[in-house]
Amino acid sequence: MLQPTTLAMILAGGRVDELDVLTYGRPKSALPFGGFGRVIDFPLSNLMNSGIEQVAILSQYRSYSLINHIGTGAAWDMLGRNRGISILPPYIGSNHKDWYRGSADAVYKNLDFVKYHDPEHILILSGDHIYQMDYQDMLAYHKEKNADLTMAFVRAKKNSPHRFGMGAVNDEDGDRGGRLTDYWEKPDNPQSDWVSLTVLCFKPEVLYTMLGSNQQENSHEFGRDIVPAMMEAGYRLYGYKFHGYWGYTKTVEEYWQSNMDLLGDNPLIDLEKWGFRTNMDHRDIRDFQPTVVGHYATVQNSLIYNGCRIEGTVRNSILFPGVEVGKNSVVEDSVLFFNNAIGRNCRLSKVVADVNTVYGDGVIIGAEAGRRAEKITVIGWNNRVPEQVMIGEGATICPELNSKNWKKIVAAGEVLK
Ligand SMILES: Nc1ncnc2c1ncn2[C@@H]1O[C@H](COP(=O)(O)OP(=O)(O)O[C@H]2O[C@H](CO)[C@@H](O)[C@H](O)[C@H]2O)[C@@H](O)[C@H]1O
Repeated sequence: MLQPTTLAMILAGGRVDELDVLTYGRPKSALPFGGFGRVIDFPLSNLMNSGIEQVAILSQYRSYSLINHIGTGAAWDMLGRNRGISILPPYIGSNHKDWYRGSADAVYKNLDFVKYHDPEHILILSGDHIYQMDYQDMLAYHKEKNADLTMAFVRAKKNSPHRFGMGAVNDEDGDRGGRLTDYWEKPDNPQSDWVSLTVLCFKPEVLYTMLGSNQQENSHEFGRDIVPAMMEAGYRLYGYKFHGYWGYTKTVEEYWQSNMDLLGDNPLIDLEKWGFRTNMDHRDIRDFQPTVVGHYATVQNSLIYNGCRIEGTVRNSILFPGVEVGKNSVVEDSVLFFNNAIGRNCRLSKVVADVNTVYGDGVIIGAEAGRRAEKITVIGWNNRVPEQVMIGEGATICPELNSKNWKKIVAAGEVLK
């Protein structure tokens, strides 16, 4: 038997319709972020920096890119005798006729794995959020309160409660947290502005009991089912108040904005200060040469990773490894994933483009010179945009797009399939 400790389980399975073509071939947790990493690197880095060394990742939707990215776990220092990352894909076992039927069912189906580790605490985390948190502080609060479940809450930014789980957290411990006196999953009219980050710390026995009794129900989600059932059964529930940055990134706008929050003189997301780590072995990023900035290039307020070649202008943008920007081309307010190759005399304004997109000379996307696009244009992976094409802002270009279907002008908001 292993030492009693904290076992973290990362929910990394979800596909998100609002993210459109960006989650076409990968779960949201594997979405590239910030010029070199992926969204799941945030909880993984938090775990590493919190000294939590036993981690399981519950995958579901198209997990190939996730598995590839995690590798051995060494990038987060999680390779060793008593530490490690296990990826737990869904399965149909002898006693189970379904794949994971929701976030709570994903944990339930792996209870044998959890019990083998015999943890003192079980930390359930979403793999989809951008934030930096010291989980040890939350665990200390959980222990101090002898809670059955402690959940992290952050103050709602905008008026969109119907998208979140909301909790009434009393002022027992001021800014630190308090008793969770009520909870509503995605309510129409919330009575509180504390939003659940899906960071949940359970007493193991209580979790086992709750997951077991939930099996009779026909819905199997932590927020919708487990937390309300615990409230009703009178368990000790606490809210831990989180006061830092939290990026939800469930829509293309939120995803783009969180990337933009890496820029500026005092960025809201400071990867260096946050102790952010990613896996560099994947895609041989380590072997890329330093970025080449040509004689006539201009680069302003941007993050540009290794292996890029800039001959034109790049401003307020994030370029992943291997991006090329040709002569007289302008890239602004954009996030370009690995190996985007932009020809000459192009203009990309507010574009999020997936890997390996190739643009012919004279392509204009978003807005012509003198204007900045307001709406984001999203391009799926492996596209080839032919020469001189104009794409109106807000369009979505799908991955299967065959080049012979290209029109010279793609209207704003139009979706090309
Ligand atoms: N079958 C499966 N296997 C593995 N992983 C799976 C899974 N199904 C979903 N997930 C993962 O579980 C997490 C929760 O995703 P959901 O889509 O269930 O909830 P949503 O994000 O809408 O709200 C949730 O997240 C918001 C923001 O944290 C909360 O406010 C709200 O209470 C909560 O329900 C995500 O990380 C997702 O990738």
